[in-house]
Amino acid sequence: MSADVVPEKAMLLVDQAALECALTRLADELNASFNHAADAVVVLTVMNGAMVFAGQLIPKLQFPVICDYLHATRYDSANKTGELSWKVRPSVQLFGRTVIVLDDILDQGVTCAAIKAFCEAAGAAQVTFVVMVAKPSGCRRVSFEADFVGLPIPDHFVFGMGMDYSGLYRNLPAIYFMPKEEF
Ligand SMILES: O=P(O)(O)OC[C@H]1O[C@H](OP(=O)(O)OP(=O)(O)O)[C@H](O)[C@@H]1O
Ligand SMILES: Nc1nc2[nH]cnc2c(=O)[nH]1
Repeated sequence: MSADVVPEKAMLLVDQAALECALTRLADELNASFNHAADAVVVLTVMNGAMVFAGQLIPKLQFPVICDYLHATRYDSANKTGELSWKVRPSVQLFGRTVIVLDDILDQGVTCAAIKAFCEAAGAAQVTFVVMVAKPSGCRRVSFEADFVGLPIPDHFVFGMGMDYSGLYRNLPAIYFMPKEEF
């Protein structure tokens, strides 16, 4: 999608070049941490938001991976409560496995904390969270920090690079925000 087609009043927060740099650095960090893993690492992409992030990060990983996904969302037409609703659970066995979870954004922490609890209950040996962007810790509703963060961002509603604004704009190749007074 052309970056010219953004909603009125939206502001650019992270451009495509800065995102590419952040993804390359994240991949370098993950390659350094996981290149000695004895078995293939399970990489779980959190749908929908992380699909673009995962699609760009996974090809940069240089250790054996088993790719799977889960679909959990806090806001959809059937659920306005903000509680996490699971649509699809991972299909690979997590028991005894090293797991990397890829999510697009860490905000209140509810999504990542619930996924961590799920992976641990399923018997994962190690669970590592990698997020493309993270809002400040003061935004958390539950205590959670990611192990690897692409870019810290301020507390704005952001979209693009997989993240939606009213269901749209996930295909923007950069990250934009809506100033609070417009949101
Ligand atoms: O840290 P939190 O406050 O829990 O928010 C983070 C989650 O919010 C978004 O998902 P959302 O539930 O909006 O669904 P989506 O991935 O389909 O956009 C995003 O993709 C993260 O998974
Ligand atoms: N699109 C989008 N989804 C989110 N989920 C939690 N925070 C955000 C945000 O700032 N933007």
